[in-house]
Amino acid sequence: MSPPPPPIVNTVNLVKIYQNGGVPVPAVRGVDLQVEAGQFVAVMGPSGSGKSTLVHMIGGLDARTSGEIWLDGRRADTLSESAWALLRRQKIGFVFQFFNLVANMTVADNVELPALLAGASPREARERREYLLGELGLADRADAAPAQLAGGEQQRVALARALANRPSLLLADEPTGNLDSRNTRDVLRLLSEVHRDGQTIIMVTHDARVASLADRVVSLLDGEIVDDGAVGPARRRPRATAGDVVELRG
Ligand SMILES: Nc1ncnc2c1ncn2[C@@H]1O[C@H](COP(=O)(O)OP(=O)(O)OP(=O)(O)O)[C@@H](O)[C@H]1O
Repeated sequence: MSPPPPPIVNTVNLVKIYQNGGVPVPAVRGVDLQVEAGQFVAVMGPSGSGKSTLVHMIGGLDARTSGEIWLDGRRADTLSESAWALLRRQKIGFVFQFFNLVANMTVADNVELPALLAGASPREARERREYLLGELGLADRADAAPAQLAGGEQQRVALARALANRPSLLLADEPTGNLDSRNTRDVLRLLSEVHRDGQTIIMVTHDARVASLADRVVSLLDGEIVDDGAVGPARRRPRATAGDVVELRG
């Protein structure tokens, strides 16, 4: 029998200590996290517990202090910056608070570009873009420039762009943070849909409703994983044992 595929993400004793004017600030303190292909993991925890730092390190946007990061069975944290950038472009989609849309390109081009860079044909890239913008209620904004969009619209375009090349891994940091309830619904519907199609997702969220879509909730406290549990349909009822972490809204 062939061995099981490696996890999409595997962190081993991952540590991040920021230096703040010479004072060490431990943000992530020895995280071991394995995420299997196709899983949807919500990362929760109070403000300052290290959620963003963890997800940034997994995406190579923040350097680790120590520990290991493996992506798809390949050691990633020891790669050169350019090799890491290439791996990122091929495998990871990001939705973070800063949207980084290309200002002098239309919305449509912003979304199609990652698919084209990853080798999709122009037609495939266009079809994927039409699907994603349609699902997010942005079909009529395709020809707009990013500067003409409201913040919530830019945020949704960033999600469409992140999904354009069907990355092995979608990393999202509060993807519904600035959205009203209707737009939140559109984003959550799309995330559920791509997850159903096999998309692996790691998503930081403060919102228990958003987390309830995930298969698994990983809770951080002071930079450590303090709870890691399945929230599949069979177990979606809230558990209330003494050891459970209470989610604080930041
Ligand atoms: N660039 C930085 N320099 C110094 N300290 C930092 C830096 N970024 C984060 N920290 C500190 O690291 C810790 C973890 O921060 P992080 O942003 O990862 O937490 P978080 O759980 O994502 O918080 P939030 O929910 O508020 O976004 C905090 O104490 C924070 O102040």
